[in-house]
Amino acid sequence: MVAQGWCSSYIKHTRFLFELKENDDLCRQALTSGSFYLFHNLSPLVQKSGSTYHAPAISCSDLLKTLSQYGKDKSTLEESVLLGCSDSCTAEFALDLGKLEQSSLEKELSAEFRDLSKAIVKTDGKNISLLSRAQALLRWHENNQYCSKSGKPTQKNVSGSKRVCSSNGMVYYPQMSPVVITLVSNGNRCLLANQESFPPGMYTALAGFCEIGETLEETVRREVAEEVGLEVDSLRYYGSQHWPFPMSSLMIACQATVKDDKLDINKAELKDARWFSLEEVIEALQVQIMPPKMADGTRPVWVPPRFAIAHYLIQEWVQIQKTRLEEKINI
Ligand SMILES: NC(=O)c1ccc[n+]([C@@H]2O[C@H](COP(=O)([O-])OP(=O)(O)OC[C@H]3O[C@@H](n4cnc5c(N)ncnc54)[C@H](O)[C@@H]3O)[C@@H](O)[C@H]2O)c1
Ligand SMILES: [Mg+2]
Repeated sequence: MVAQGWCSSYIKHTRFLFELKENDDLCRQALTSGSFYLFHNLSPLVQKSGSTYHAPAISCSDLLKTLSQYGKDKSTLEESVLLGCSDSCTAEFALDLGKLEQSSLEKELSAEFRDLSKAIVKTDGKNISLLSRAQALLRWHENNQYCSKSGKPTQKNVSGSKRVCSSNGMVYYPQMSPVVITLVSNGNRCLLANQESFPPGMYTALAGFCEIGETLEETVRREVAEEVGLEVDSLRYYGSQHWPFPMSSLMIACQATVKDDKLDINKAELKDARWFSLEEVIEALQVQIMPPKMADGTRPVWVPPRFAIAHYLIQEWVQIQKTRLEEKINI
């Protein structure tokens, strides 16, 4: 049994959450003293402060007061999913109140429900990962209410770490799809691509879903060959990010090099792909997102903003190029 308030270190937090995930009684108890991030049909509740959004954490007592206005009681809390815990080990949950009327809820809570894909641009870093995780978990539960084998309902455990089929006991765990995102470089230039579905003018590194049975390295080689007709020569892992759009993905970012740089663009996948010099990439990193059209009717090239791992992957490439140039000058 874990008492609240005693844990402060990362390991203690992790052990606390581990118990909550699997122990229904303990998690039920944590609900009554927890804090809640609210959603309405998968749109998070946010408050505007200046030009940024902040997701308010609602205390259990405030939430119960709000729920009582709609004839709901504490049993509604059990529809929540566990997200994590605060420094003082207050359990944090996400709850979707999509069955209640949106505008009256917004009035009651003095905040608005905003589409995450639009709100994310204006949301601060810590809130982005929290809301992404919350939305992905809530969506997974919404989409997995029936067993794919028996067709019978599945039941969520209290924390939401799994669902179990009521008839055959099959256990379902929240899923995400691994996706590689690769910045290809030929030494002096890097390759950025644009898809039909992207906002106008946005270019980014090549991305693609891993296929069953593939290693990460095989996916990178296949995607680069499929999309731009190049053979990867070397590959280095950079970092990863959970990505909630359109479903839950684990973005695995890599830097890759190629020897040959003649592009054969797969038009079924990409609208355009181009080699960019260091100067061009530095310029693109400085362009605001969704820039207005220029005098000639085109838009300046821009890259994904800071909430996307692609941004940091591109920034790292710039940093490496700058360091190389400095080293050359110093020789
Ligand atoms: N966070 C970032 O920095 C960043 C940057 C670029 C792309 N992305 C994301 O990467 C993802 C993949 O990029 P892409 O669209 O070029 O992939 P892709 O090149 O693999 O092409 C998408 C196609 O792959 C197929 N596919 C295979 N497995 C799939 C699965 N599990 N889910 C959905 N489709 C699947 C579908 O036919 C789909 O149309 C996108 O969801 C995009 O939002 C994130
Ligand atoms: Mg792709």
